Amino acid sequence: MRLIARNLAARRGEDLLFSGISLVLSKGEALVLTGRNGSGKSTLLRVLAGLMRPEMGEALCESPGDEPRPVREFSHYLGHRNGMKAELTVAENLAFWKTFLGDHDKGCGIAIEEAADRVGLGGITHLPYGYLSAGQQRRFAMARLLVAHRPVWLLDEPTAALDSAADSLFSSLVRAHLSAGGLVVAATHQPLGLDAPQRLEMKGFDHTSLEKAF
Ligand SMILES: Nc1ncnc2c1ncn2[C@@H]1O[C@H](COP(=O)(O)OP(=O)(O)OP(=O)(O)O)[C@@H](O)[C@H]1O
Repeated sequence: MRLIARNLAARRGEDLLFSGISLVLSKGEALVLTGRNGSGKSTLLRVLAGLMRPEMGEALCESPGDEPRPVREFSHYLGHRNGMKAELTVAENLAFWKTFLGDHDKGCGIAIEEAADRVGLGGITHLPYGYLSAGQQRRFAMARLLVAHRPVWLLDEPTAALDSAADSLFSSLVRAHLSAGGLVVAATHQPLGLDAPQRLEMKGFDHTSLEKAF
């Protein structure tokens, strides 16, 4: 499978935030988005995830013998928010995502307890999600990536506010996903332990001339 984005542009408010972004990612490859705050990393991820309509261009996944389909049909999106209900137990939250997202591309998600073990939190999935610490909540948000198989992981600052143990645990999950032929696009300031990922530096609105006027 390949992820192909052609000539993507996105608008925020009145202005184009970026334009002319094209990229190709093949199985096992990662792209790291860099750039200062407000430069457009989250916006590009949201466009790839199908949460925002691009102003121009398209982002598709291509598999041999199949029609290209939108990236959103093949992707997990882990944004700044965890996407879990505080009142439901961890198991209920993960069961919802497992059913809602389903498996794609002939892969198979793992069982909920196994995913909890993989993020270092086995045995507490009966607790309401809202009872957990911020770091534990983030770890279970990561477990969502494991309970439903999706080949493309779109990650927005996945390890922000995590301790170093959770940081390296998540890096190993990402590396395992890539080794199994997955694709990753991540906005992150952490290295994630990736070997030579592609890099794209987002530049944001060009307000230079505006700033000079003041
Ligand atoms: N709904 C919106 N309407 C108008 N402008 C917006 C909206 N959402 C974001 N923006 C602007 O778009 C720009 C890019 O935001 P974005 O969140 O994509 O940046 P980022 O690179 O992910 O930033 P950070 O590193 O702080 O997370 C910012 O200038 C932001 O103020």
